[in-house]
Amino acid sequence: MQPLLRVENLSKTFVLHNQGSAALPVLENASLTVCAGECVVLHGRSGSGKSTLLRALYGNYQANSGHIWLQHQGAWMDLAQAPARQIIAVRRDTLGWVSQFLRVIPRVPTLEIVMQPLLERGVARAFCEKRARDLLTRLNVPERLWSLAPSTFSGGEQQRVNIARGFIADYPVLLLDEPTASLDSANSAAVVELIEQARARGAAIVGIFHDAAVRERVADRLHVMQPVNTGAEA
Ligand SMILES: Nc1ncnc2c1ncn2[C@@H]1O[C@H](COP(=O)(O)OP(=O)(O)OP(=O)(O)O)[C@@H](O)[C@H]1O
Repeated sequence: MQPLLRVENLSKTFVLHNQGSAALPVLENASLTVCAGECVVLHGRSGSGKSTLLRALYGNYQANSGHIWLQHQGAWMDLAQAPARQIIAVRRDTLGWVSQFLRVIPRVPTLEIVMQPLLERGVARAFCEKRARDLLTRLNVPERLWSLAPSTFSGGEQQRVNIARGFIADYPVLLLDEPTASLDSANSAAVVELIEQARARGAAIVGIFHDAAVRERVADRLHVMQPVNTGAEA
C-alpha cells in the first residue's frame, strides 16, 4: 500500500500564558503512517490528545518538534514546517477536514457553501452543483433548505451541510473529527457510506469516532494514544 501521510516524532506542549505559563505536554513523539485506502482511527481516553493530533495534522496547531510528511501534488512535503501559503494550497487540493461543526457564513446559501471547495479548485459550476445536490440528498437535507443560509438550521442540519461540504472534493487525505456525533442512525449510516466510498477510491483517512459501532465499521486499525507521562504523579 502507498503511504500518503507519515507522522514522525511529533510533540506538542501547550503553554498557558494566562496561567503562570503552565506547560501541558500533550503529544510526545507521536508517530503514525497512513496509506491510500486505509482508515486509521485515533483511540484513547478523554484527554489523551486525539483532537490535538488531528488539529496538528490539519495545520491548526504548530507542533514543537517532529514532522508531518504529506504526499502533495506528487511529492513529499512537511506540513509541520510549511508556511501558511503552502498550507492553504494543501487544504485546497490534498487535505480535507470534516467535523461536526459548520462555520456558518452569513447570507451564503447552503448549496453555495457545499460547492465552494470544488469551485475553488476551478471545477465547472454545473458539475459542482450536481455533486452538491447529490450529497445533500444522500444526507437527507430537505431541498427547500438548499437556497437558504444555514445560520437558522438545526444543529443536525448544519452538521449534515458541513459533511456534504467536507466530502464534495475527492481529497487524497481526509481528517474526520467525529463527523457522526449526534446524528441519528439513518444519517450516521449515510456518513459511514461516504467514508467507505472515500476509502474505496484510495483516500487515506484519519478519524476520531466515539461511537463504538461506527468505529468498528470504518476502522482498518486503531492508533492507540497514551496520555503523556509527565512524572508529576510519581
Ligand atoms: N488549545 C489548547 N490549549 C491548552 N490546552 C489544550 C488545548 N487543546 C487541548 N488542550 C489540552 O490537551 C489535552 C488533550 O486534549 P484533546 O482535546 O486533544 O484530548 P482528546 O483525546 O481529544 O479528548 P476527548 O476524547 O475528551 O475529546 C487536554 O488536557 C486539554 O486540556
